[in-house]
Amino acid sequence: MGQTVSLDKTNPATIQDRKADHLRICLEDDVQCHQITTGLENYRFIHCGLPELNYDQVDISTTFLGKQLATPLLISSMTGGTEQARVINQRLAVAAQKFGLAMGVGSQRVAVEKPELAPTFNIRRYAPSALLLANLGAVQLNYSYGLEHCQRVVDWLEADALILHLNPLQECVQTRGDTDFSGLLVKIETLCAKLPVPVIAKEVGNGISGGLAKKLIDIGISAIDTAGAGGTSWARVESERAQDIKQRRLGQTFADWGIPTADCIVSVRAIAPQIPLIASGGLRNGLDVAKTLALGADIAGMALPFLKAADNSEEALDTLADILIAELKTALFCTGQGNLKDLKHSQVLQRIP
Ligand SMILES: NC(=O)C1=CN([C@@H]2O[C@H](COP(=O)(O)OP(=O)(O)OC[C@H]3O[C@@H](n4cnc5c(N)ncnc54)[C@H](OP(=O)(O)O)[C@@H]3O)[C@@H](O)[C@H]2O)C=CC1
Ligand SMILES: Cc1cc2nc3c(=O)[nH]c(=O)nc-3n(C[C@H](O)[C@H](O)[C@H](O)COP(=O)(O)O)c2cc1C
Ligand SMILES: C=C(C)CCOP(=O)(O)OP(=O)(O)O
Ligand SMILES: [Mg+2]
Repeated sequence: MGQTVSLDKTNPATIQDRKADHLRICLEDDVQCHQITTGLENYRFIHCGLPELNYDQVDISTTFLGKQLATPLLISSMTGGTEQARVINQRLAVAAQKFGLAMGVGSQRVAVEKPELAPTFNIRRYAPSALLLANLGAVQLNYSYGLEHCQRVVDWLEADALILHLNPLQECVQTRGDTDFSGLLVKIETLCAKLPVPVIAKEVGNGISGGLAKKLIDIGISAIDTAGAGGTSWARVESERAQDIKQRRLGQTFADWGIPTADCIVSVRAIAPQIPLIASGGLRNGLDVAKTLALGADIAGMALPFLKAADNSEEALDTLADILIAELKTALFCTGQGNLKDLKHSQVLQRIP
């Protein structure tokens, strides 16, 4: 009869299959939130009929964690571990270098468990000067991972920083997910003190509140990525993968759970005016990006739109980047803001009553 299915959740084969499932489901199924939105639709820019600017001189460059970005965009952490993932990572990295974007790779746990898969994350050669972010789940610190594993994944990527993803809901819905999140704050604190690169805390589409951000900043986290609700729903994705009726139902029930992206940005900025802040979760065009930057984020991340374009072709990815840049610059131009600093300190974004 067929192969024995291992129930060992750290089995590298199981992790690699999960990575393949994630790509397939995100590319083929409807994985977005249905009921909950980013909240950005509640904001509108005040149009300026006489910008007193030359569009060609609108400046969207910035610096983030000490590195220059031509565009304040992040290709959010997504993939690695399979041949399809290798191709997608390569295309994304080429685009990151070409357009001056930052880029995260997907969780490198799959390569820690099976080091021969590390080349699927091997993108520094394609993006020599880009801000590149390594990625592991914070919860792995409760499952035998420590400083050494974190240092290893940073070294593989020659990464500028390490993202620790916080994904409690996803792990609840994931078949045999890792759900011991106890005592992690103190372990993250130790890691932040010892790892030579900055550590970023990121959700995966359910959002980080101002209160949680404060705790994370107090223990040494260098930046926050909101990854709020309103975009890709990881409860939905894991529900789709689940064989078990209980896990399927659980994911459906929680498919629209989380803190909307706009609320995350506002509440994190209220408690931490200076913390390097990435807005993400459900951003789908350059106007969404402009709104998050006006709300106080420093850069904005997108996952699903970049994945779909990269899966399509290099040309599709170039087109997406061109459109996003044009949308962002148009929002600045038509609000009379010549650069991102001016946008951030302006009063041109209104909450619709
Ligand atoms: N199933 C899987 O998970 C994986 C499958 N593969 C397969 O193996 C084959 C080889 O993969 P891959 O190594 O990516 O293939 P490439 O043809 O891209 O690389 C071949 C060799 O050239 C080196 N190289 C490639 N590009 C550069 C560059 N820009 N600068 C410097 N050195 C470079 C690589 O070095 P280096 O040794 O440093 O990588 C590698 O040894 C592919 O056909 C792929 O399908 C590869 C990785 C994972
Ligand atoms: C295929 C895919 C794989 C992902 N894998 C990871 C991951 O390994 N680590 C992580 O931190 N986030 C991961 N994410 C989550 C994204 O980084 C992002 O936080 C989330 O999808 C919400 O953004 P979006 O609405 O723009 O897709 C993944 C997203 C996608 C689409
Ligand atoms: C896909 C997302 C959104 C985060 C990572 O999920 P996983 O739970 O599959 O990641 P690892 O355990 O492999 O780190
Ligand atoms: Mg996990």
